[in-house]
Amino acid sequence: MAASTSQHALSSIKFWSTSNFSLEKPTCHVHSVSVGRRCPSARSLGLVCASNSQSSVVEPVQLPGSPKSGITPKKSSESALILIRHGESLWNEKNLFTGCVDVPLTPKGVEEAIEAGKRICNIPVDVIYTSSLIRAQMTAMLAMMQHRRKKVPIIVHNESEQAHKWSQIYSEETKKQSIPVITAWQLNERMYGELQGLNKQETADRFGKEQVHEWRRSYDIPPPNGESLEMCAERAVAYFKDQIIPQLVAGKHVMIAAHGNSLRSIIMHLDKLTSQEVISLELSTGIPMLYIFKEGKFIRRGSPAGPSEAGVYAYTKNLAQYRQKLDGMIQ
Ligand SMILES: O=C(O)[C@H](O)COP(=O)(O)O
Repeated sequence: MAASTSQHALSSIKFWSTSNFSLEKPTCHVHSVSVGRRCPSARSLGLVCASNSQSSVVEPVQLPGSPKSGITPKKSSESALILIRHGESLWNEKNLFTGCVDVPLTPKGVEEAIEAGKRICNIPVDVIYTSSLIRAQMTAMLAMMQHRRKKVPIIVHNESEQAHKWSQIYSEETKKQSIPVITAWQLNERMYGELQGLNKQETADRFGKEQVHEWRRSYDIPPPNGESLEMCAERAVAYFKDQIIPQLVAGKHVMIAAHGNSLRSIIMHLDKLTSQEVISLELSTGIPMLYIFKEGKFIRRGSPAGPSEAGVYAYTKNLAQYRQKLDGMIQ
């Protein structure tokens, strides 16, 4: 069921295919390193305190082609991959374990999402993936409202044939001015089991700080009746490989709005973090992180501090050109 829904989703993206924007050779590499507050590991630098805008030195992940998709990688093309954890939710504010409980953003979370949108407003986006939870969807939509290209993000409804049929768009021109938003439960926050709804501080007082830290940050120890990061990775990383990598291989620019732990598992995969290193990986709410996908490799670019930050745009001539094109359209 999930697989066929995903296939539907993929075919609608092909159908919706928008820009063929292709990025060229990098013009320079930035080798400054952003230092996170809590993570001493060089491999997770720039991710802990993701508000730091500097790019990081990262050994690119070597990926095979995409045998399943049958898509031939475009040698000269580069794609942008933006990852963003949702803005602050009402339960983040109350310090409650949330997991798969579907809680909306706070006004501060709304602001964070808008701010994130401003930071990526010059970076191309052809398709958006979000979890099935409202906090990630709100974040994606609010962020895209800030994008200078002004395309309309539209949620793809493939949950039933009728939903698919009833949400069709009958103008090719309108489709070109839209960005498909694919929602996938596989990108949901880890299921926090019997911790969902409990106060994090009170839980630490009751079970001990170490135990709670182990539940929250270890790779393979699940919280009571919940998912470990490893279990969360089994569905989130599988979805990323099956559905999202083929888009990048095809030259599409992708944004993923998801959650602390589903994104930790994806970053662990991209940056080849060990199960020890991932313990220190913390993601702030509402901070976008940029990767460039080129010739099967992911290159981490850190977090753009602002729409015109040189560090991000200096990297590829075509990111800069895309921005110039937007400047031209807006004048
Ligand atoms: O689900 C939650 O409670 C949070 O979104 C993430 O919680 P964590 O910081 O304990 O992983």
